[in-house]
Amino acid sequence: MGRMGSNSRAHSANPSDYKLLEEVGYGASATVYRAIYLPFNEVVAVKCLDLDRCNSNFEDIRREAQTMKLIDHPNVVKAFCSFVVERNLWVIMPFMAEGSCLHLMKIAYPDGFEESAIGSILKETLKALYYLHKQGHIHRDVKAGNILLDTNGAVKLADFGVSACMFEAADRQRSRNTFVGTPCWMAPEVLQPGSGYNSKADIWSFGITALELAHGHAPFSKYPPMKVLLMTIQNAPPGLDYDRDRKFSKNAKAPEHSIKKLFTDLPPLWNRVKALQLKDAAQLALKKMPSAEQEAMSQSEYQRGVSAWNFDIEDLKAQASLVRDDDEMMDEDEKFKPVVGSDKIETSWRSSLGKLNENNESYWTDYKGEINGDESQQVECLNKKGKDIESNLSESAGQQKTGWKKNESSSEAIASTSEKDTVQAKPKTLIVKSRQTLSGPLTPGSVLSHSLSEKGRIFERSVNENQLIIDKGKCEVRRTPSFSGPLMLPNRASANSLSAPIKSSGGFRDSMDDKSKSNLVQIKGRFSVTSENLDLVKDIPSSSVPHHSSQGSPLKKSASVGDWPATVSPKEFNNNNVPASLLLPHLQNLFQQTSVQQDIIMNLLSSLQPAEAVEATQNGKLPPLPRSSENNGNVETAVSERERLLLVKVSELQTRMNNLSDELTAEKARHVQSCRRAECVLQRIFLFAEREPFMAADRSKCIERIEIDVPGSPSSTVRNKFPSSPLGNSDGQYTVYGFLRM
Ligand SMILES: Nc1ncnc2c1ncn2[C@@H]1O[C@H](COP(=O)(O)OP(=O)(O)OP(=O)(O)O)[C@@H](O)[C@H]1O
Repeated sequence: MGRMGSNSRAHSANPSDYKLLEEVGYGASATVYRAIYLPFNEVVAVKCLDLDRCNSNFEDIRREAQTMKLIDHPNVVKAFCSFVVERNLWVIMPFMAEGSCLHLMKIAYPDGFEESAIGSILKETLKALYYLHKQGHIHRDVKAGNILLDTNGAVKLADFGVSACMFEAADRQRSRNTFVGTPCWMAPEVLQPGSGYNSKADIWSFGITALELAHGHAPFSKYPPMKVLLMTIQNAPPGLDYDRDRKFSKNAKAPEHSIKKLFTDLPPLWNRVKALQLKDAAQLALKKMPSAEQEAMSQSEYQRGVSAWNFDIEDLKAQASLVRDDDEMMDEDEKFKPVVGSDKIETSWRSSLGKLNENNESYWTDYKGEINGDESQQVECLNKKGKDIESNLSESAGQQKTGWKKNESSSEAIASTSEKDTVQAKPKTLIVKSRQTLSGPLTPGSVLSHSLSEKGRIFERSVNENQLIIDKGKCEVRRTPSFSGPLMLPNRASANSLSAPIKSSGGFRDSMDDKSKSNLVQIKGRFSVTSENLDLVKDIPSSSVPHHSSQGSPLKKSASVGDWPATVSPKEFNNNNVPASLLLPHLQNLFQQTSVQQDIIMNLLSSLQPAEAVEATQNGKLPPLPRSSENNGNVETAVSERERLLLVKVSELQTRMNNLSDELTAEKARHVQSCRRAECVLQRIFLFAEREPFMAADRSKCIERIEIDVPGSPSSTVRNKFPSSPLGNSDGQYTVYGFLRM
């Protein structure tokens, strides 16, 4: 230690000769102050290295001092002298009043300098490197943070904190886990333990520095060190690949004054540094803790230019394998896709990994999406269905709504189970629910005898319910294919009607309010019979009510019977003495209403003509739809026949649908299985790739054939290429092939 350099004006090693002023910079292990060397009244920079924080041992520091002593070049910051002050090493240097290029960019040029300035800076830096290399040194920490600018536009390469004599490289190589430098700027070969490197590593860093000056940050600088490390090894060397980089010309013009232009309007360096510190602190405070920590780590590594990294490479690899290679890498670094090494090699090792990983992810994303999609679709469908039905029933009272709500919740419960279970369990539950909700108890004793058509209608209801269930499976809400349709009764029976109320719109389900539903014992087509009706019906003396044939009974159809005389309650029908004069008008009324309703039904049947019915009619499978009221006598029979055939058709369709849904389920299960198998394979490759990339750098250890056994997988051998991994090594690129046995 002590005086260095060949300056005639030697600087003393006495700390009291130096008056420390403002802090003008800080690194991994040092803080730099502007200072006055009192004897000469000269402004100098004092770099105070905290020996406790320093990774280097005393021997390294001594070596640094020796190195610095040898330096004498206008583009290299030399040290006047160095000495130990308590636990610090003070290095006295010329003060570079405009600080580092990094600081300048951070304060005023976040997107990088203009081309002419970059050209000038690089040219001067290259001179420094040329000099150092000629002297047998490797700088090993070339970056914007170590390129210092003076007010007169001078450019000097600084910081030999990590520089080492080229001739000591062999010693360094021996210490396997020791890396020196900052990952973003480190050449791939420097990252390879035991692979050795030379002055060309500085050229790599120089190239990275050029990009840093052009963009305001180094490539990959936003990633954590481990990731940078992997990307540096696996990716193609970065370049000016952005669209915005087109602004850079190929032949750099280098007007000297361009550098001065950079800082003419800026405040003094120390104020800038202070502002930067405040800005950093404010940014950190704004961010959430985890990312703030990351940012702090990354920034401090970036800004300080980690001087001495002691890599535990195994640990790094392990950690790196945990780093998710997600899409974020694609954003900035998409531009740095590997260079195609030869025409036979389609993509790079890194790209293969990326693809594998992406595939891997997408497999699972698709798979999950599919499952989730199905589930959510089902839930949505069920909910929608429930809601649709709910809205269909919206005119009914809240009690019924509750019934459908229950259905919804049961649907949700189903949807939360596995897909298969959902598919299977859903209809069952819904069958139970819909029957519970819509049918009510059907006791043979309480059900009136049915005509053929009535039976058909009951069957229709049952099929309709089944159809409803199928519809749920298909996730579409359809109206039941009933012949009923909206019933627009112009003249409704009075409120005193004995029958269940007939709604003026919607299907038969719509026509049931809660009360009628709760008492429902039978639904006949569009009409319902409730226990309440039955009570009334039972109360009507058989002698008082004319017994029609089963086909024609208005009561069986719950037809409205018009206004009963206010003075006569239905109970009075128990009384055999009801005068015929009183009863007859009502019976006539009832008869008329029934006729009207029959007409309406027939009109509706004619007007509806479902596609199937038409088609079937055309195919000759169904009897032609009666269109005229003249053949009313045969209409009901014909309609029943049509209904029957249609129902048969519907049930055929239902069976086909069931079969198809079974096939679909099986297909899905197969798909899931193959996804899992593929995922297993990809995982193996990914893990392998994470573990092995370092070996690829060494030609002697180049992996030419990789076989991965995947238990339980088919025996066919599929050749997978893992193309070249451009390592930025002057020796060229290496090709790594992998063979994957699937
Ligand atoms: N001679 C100087 N004149 C003005 N500023 C300087 C001088 N030397 C260093 N600095 C400023 O101090 C900062 C840190 O200095 P330096 O890089 O030497 O510290 P370090 O701890 O060795 O950093 P690194 O992490 O790169 O090893 C520089 O980026 C620069 O901004």
